[in-house]
Amino acid sequence: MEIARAAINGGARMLQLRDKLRDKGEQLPLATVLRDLCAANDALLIINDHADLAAAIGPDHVGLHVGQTDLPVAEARKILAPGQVLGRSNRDPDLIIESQQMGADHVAFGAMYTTTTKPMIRNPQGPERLKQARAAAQVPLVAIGGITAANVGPVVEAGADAICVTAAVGSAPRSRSRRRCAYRRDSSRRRTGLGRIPDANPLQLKAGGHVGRRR
Ligand SMILES: Cc1ncc(COP(=O)(O)OP(=O)(O)O)c(N)n1
Ligand SMILES: Cc1ncsc1CCOP(=O)(O)O
Repeated sequence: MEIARAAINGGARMLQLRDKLRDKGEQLPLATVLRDLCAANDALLIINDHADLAAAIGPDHVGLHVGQTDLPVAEARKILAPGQVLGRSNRDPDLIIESQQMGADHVAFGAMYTTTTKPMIRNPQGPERLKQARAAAQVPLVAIGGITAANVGPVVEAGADAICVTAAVGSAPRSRSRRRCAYRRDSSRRRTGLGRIPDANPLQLKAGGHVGRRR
């Protein structure tokens, strides 16, 4: 919670609970207090993987993130309340198009750079591949993976609407309270919870905001 509060106080507009270890009932208390933190700050809590948990603590200020092998968008939406934000992971521009056709509110692309937060099964995408993703994306595009204050610039230049970071925020010195986990680039493409992210200078990214345990 200390990291989550610091991220919100630093300007992050979205937090994600990604807990690969605990059962959902065990995640529920933390999810609930994170939701309340987000609600009090007009931010959005994204639950990773678990549509039922996102529905249970939603709908207000709670969304869902699914990967390629999680519930498809249509099936997840049967569990969510109408209007709950739903994002989907993609490793290829073609998959971004597919995610959009499925009805994802925003699309994630990564890993941008090498990360130790999650095992890497392919080379980092890098900013050039992100430009291809940008060309495919018609909904907000979230860049993820290995992003830090030092390397976020090319990611933003390549067209990311938002930045999602884990290690950079989790390992940042506690004295640095200005943390951001999301960055909005262009208000013209907003139609989801990302639309509530205020413009932010990516260079103010002291660390990102990701809540939960590392795999
Ligand atoms: C914003 C964002 N992008 C990508 C991911 C990764 O999701 P997924 O592919 O489902 O992998 P796991 O997180 O489940 O390991 C994400 N969580 N958030
Ligand atoms: C969950 C996930 N999906 C792709 S990269 C990643 C981890 C990103 O974490 P970090 O910001 O620590 O590199």
